[in-house]
Amino acid sequence: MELGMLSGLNEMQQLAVTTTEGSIRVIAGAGSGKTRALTNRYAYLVNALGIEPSNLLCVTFTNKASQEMKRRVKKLIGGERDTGYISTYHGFCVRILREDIHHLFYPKNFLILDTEDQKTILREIYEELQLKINDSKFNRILKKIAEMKMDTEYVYQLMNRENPIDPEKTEDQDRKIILMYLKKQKRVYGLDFDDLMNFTFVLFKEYKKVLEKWQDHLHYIQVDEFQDSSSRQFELIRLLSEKHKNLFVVGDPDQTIYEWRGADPKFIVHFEKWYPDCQTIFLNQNYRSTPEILEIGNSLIRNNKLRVDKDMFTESPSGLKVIHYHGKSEQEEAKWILNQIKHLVKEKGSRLSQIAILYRANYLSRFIEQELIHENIEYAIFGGFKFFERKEIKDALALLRLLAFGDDLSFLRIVNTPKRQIGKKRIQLLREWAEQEGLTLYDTLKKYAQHEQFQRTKAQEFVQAIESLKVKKDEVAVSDLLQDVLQATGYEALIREDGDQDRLDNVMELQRSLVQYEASYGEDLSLEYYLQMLTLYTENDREDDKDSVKLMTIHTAKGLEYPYVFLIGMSENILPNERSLRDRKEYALEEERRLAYVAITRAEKELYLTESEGFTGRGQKKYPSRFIFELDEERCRHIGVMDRNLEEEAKEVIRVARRLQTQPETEAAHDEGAKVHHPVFGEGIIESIDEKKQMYMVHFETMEITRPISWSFKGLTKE
Ligand SMILES: Nc1ncnc2c1ncn2[C@@H]1O[C@H](COP(=O)(O)OP(=O)(O)OP(=O)(O)O)[C@@H](O)[C@H]1O
Ligand SMILES: [Mg+2]
Repeated sequence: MELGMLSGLNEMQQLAVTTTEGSIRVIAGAGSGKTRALTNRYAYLVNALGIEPSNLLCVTFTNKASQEMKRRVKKLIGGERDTGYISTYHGFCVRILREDIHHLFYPKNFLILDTEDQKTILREIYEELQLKINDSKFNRILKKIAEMKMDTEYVYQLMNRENPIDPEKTEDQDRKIILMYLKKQKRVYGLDFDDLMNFTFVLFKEYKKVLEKWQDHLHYIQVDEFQDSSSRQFELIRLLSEKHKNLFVVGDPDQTIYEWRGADPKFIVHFEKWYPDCQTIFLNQNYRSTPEILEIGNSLIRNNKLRVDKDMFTESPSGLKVIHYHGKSEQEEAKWILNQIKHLVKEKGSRLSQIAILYRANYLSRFIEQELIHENIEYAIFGGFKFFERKEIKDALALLRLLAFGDDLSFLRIVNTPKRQIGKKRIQLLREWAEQEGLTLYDTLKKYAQHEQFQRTKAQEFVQAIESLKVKKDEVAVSDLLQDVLQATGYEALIREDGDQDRLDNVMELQRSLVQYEASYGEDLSLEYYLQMLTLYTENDREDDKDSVKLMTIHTAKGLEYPYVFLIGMSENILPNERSLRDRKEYALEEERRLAYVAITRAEKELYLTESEGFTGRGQKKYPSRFIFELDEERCRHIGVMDRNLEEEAKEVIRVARRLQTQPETEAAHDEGAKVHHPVFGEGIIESIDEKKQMYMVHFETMEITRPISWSFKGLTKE
């Protein structure tokens, strides 16, 4: 039996699979079989060691990755086993909180808030304060809220019953909005993505017994894509693995692409700091790509200084050279790609789904999409296609959420769709009554549906429809419930009447995906759990089973592989992006190079790098990316005419940029706490020093401001 899990693995992978006790780290390049080893190790623990899947936590980076892993694991251990602990960090926090959040005085059916929900709450607050509503303000406040949530202090505030949050106490408007937000959030028992982590931490910190229970429970922990774990995520894993100390992590420091969101490769690179007894396993055979693609990737990533070189080899047969295409315009670039795709399909028998088009940022898909539409070629966008953000999908889910949680957010979303004569005035009335009686809006409506104020409305019908479904919500499948609620509330009739086929199709698609989800979930899926998991889904994770070309950003492509890959928009200021160049900081550029490396290493058989002349969205003239010039010339074929001048110009632009970038790092001339003088701001004190950005934070006393001042600014002198 053991052989089943070990066949198809090389010796080092087998070692990784069979070394089950203690802390183990696997460091290896792209396509070397890390994820495969991790998956098989899971099966080995279950089949050969008899470990229960519920004692085995396996953390993946995206929901998509966890679904894929579940599918593979099930093949190895049998379809009936529960694989619920193969999950993302956030997904696992939901598991924990569902079981134990009552300690924090929250119900287990808490609501998970996505960005849309957060904005709905803000909109309400702005209305109450009679402030003008605009999206950029929302984003600024949301950023502030996220900053506050870097710390867990606010969780204690939320839980404090004696001294509840009181927005009235503050004069500062932003602060007031934030406190109102927290209050409203609490009122619907809503947790956003940051809260999921924070609540889990507070739970563990305050209730040692709960922590011990989970530590006890998790005999083995495995983490994929470990190079992109943030310090909080690592902290969580460390806490959970403290008792049994069986921790297995795999990653590739060269593929760290989330530093901007707090990922820190030091946890894998210096793993032994935290786990002095750890074993390290290196995998050095690449199974994914042709030697040409592998070498192109290596030649690029070698330009990064902050890395350890890996010695990778492949036994795959030699393939085509990697192609660099240069077009005279974006249209030409798109046309060429389309021709290539048609060629792959016609001449090489490739299926569309074997082809991926990758790019640095979402907006870059547009020019290629136009051409795909023009040529009538099926395509799907991972990431940009925001299925779950569409109005009708949000409405349908709000109906389900109302059944499950009865929360105000969902209620407000659908109470008057279709029209039930419950407009602003009546909502205001409901709000007042709800406040007085300490009820939710829905419960208030239920209580007063017969009240004269609601006589000429359809309140009664609405409440009846919801109540009749609430009774059976635990008995019927969620997919059936969806159908019932859409009919009973007249929502389906509404979109049918509108004759909007797209919206109808979307709702049907939701229904279909639910049926699929139920089938793959195995046991009975509860409505509450489905809704909680769903909010965790990013748009990136939508399954797509049509035969279509896949378009996605490089970030989304992490961990995936495709026989044919096009990396488009390979221009300076796009990849590397403008900010990394403007920052003039080597580490920012290196993250861009790692992104290009991740993109390149997705390819199995053929790789195309394309770019074209013209201007970027910001009006800069486009030049081929410096990364093109860093590739191994022997493995590369250039197509398209780049006139000599352009090439020279490009090289000059890059030379200048590079000179700026490689200026020797300056040292901080002043220490923290030093008194300094600024020609404009006057006297100040250095509050802190940011080594990475090479900046001081200086507080200027007379002007009562704090400003970041660059180390290289010569005007800042000692007092
Ligand atoms: N020992 C092996 N023999 C044959 N094929 C293998 C072997 N190990 C892995 N593979 C195949 O090689 C490909 C790459 O494997 P995998 O996705 O596990 O790599 P990875 O190291 O996780 O890559 P990435 O860093 O991009 O996530 C997959 O198609 C996998 O099935
Ligand atoms: Mg992988």
